[in-house]
This record gives sequence, C-alpha cells and structure tokens, in this order.
Amino acid sequence: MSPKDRIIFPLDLPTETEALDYATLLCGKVGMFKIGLELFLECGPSIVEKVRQAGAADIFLDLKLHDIPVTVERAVARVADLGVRFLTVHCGESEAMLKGAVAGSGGKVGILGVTVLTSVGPDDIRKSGFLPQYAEDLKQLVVKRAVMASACGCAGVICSGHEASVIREAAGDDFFTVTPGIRPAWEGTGADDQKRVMTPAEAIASGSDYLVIGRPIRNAEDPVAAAARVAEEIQEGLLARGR
Ligand SMILES: O=c1ccn([C@@H]2O[C@H](COP(=O)(O)O)[C@@H](O)[C@H]2O)c(=O)[nH]1
Repeated sequence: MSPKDRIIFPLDLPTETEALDYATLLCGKVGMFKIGLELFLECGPSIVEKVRQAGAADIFLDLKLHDIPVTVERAVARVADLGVRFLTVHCGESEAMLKGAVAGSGGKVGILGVTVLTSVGPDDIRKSGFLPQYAEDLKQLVVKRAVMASACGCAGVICSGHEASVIREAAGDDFFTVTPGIRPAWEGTGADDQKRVMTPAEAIASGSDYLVIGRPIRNAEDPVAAAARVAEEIQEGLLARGR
C-alpha cells in the first residue's frame, strides 16, 4: 500500500454534484472515499455507484449504525451488496449487535466498530455516566471496545491516533485501525469539533493503518496539493514506525 492509499477522504458535502466534483478531483490522490450520513441521506444508496463511476477504487460507508442486534443485522444485509469496502457500526455496549452486523455483512463488507468518537474527550465521558477511571484514561475504554469488536469478527475499529498502538498490541496487526481527528501542523485552522487529534505523521507512527482526513484537505486552497502533503507525512510516519 502506498502512502496515499492510506488516506480516506470523507465526502462530507450536501449535494451529489459537489461530492462527485471532489471525488473526480481527488481520484488517484487518495486511497478511499467515505460516504457519510449527510450525503447518503441526500442521495440515497445510488450515490455509492456514482462515486465508484467517478473513479473511486474503494468506498467506505460511514453510517455508524447503533440499534438492537436484529435491526442492525438486517440493515447491514441491505448494504452488503453495494460493493463497499467498509461499513461502520458503533461498538456501544452490545456484543450481540456487533455479531449481528458481522452476520448481516455475509463477509461482503468489512465492519468497523466505532470505539469512542474522536470528537469526545474525558469531560464528555465523565458527564455521560461512565466510571471515573474511563474519563481519567479514555484509552482503556477504547481498547476494551476494540477487543470486543475483534472478538465479534469486525475487520477493525475507528479510533484516535492516541489509542492505535495499544489496539495493535491487543488485537494484532491484521485488525485495522482507522483514524479520524487528523490535523496536520501546517493546516492552521485548529481542531474544529475534534478533541482527540494527531498529525498524519504522528498517527501513522503510532500504528494507525488508515487516516480519515476531511476539512484539512477539503478547505485547503489546493486540495490536491494538501493530499500530496499528507501522503508525504504518512511516508515520514511509516519510516518512524520502521515500515
Ligand atoms: O470518531 C469518529 C468517527 C468518524 N469521524 C468522521 O471522520 C470525518 C472527519 O472529518 P474532519 O473534517 O477531518 O474532521 C468526518 O466525516 C466524521 O464524521 C470522525 O471524525 N470521528
């Protein structure tokens, strides 16, 4: 996998036209396009094929499902034939839900468990009823959920760069760590709504397999140049990791 193939660009855009314009522009410059709720709700499932026709090698459907096991299983079965590489399901508190997702996938789409959103920090955990130990060391909660996702047959997890190395140790090298909350030092616009952030080089050096990076590329004056700069940083991170 070349450094650019580790970049996942989210098509967080309100219309099909804008999404396809970005897909066409960044095709071959990033490895995968992510379709999230905004675009999926606007366009429906047909957007997957349209992004593919724009030249996308791989597509990741980020629907972050979270419901009773049978409902998740049936929803995932609706996605299984769309030909996407990954689909997200919240790890939440239910092994049965994750197992339902894996069963519904029929092995046709990799299920990624969302451990704890990268927009969540220790204060959020404290206020939402978790044991204080998880607010003090959020990593513990993320790793617990990653291990659960692995045991349930998920292909990997969504986690911040801060947790990637511990997850790799706990779940092994074949279990994907996909990391949003990426903010290059040169970008300069701050973390936005993200709380657990890292630079591309830091996240890759820490063991993340893929980086989800949206606003720093989308809002750059030259998105193609920004993607190339991220790929250079990924290369630095791989060297630091000894790969
Ligand atoms: O924990 C999570 C899970 C998913 N995301 C998604 O990644 C991108 C990040 O976009 P940026 O503009 O680079 O912040 C976005 O689509 C989120 O829905 C996440 O950020 N954190």
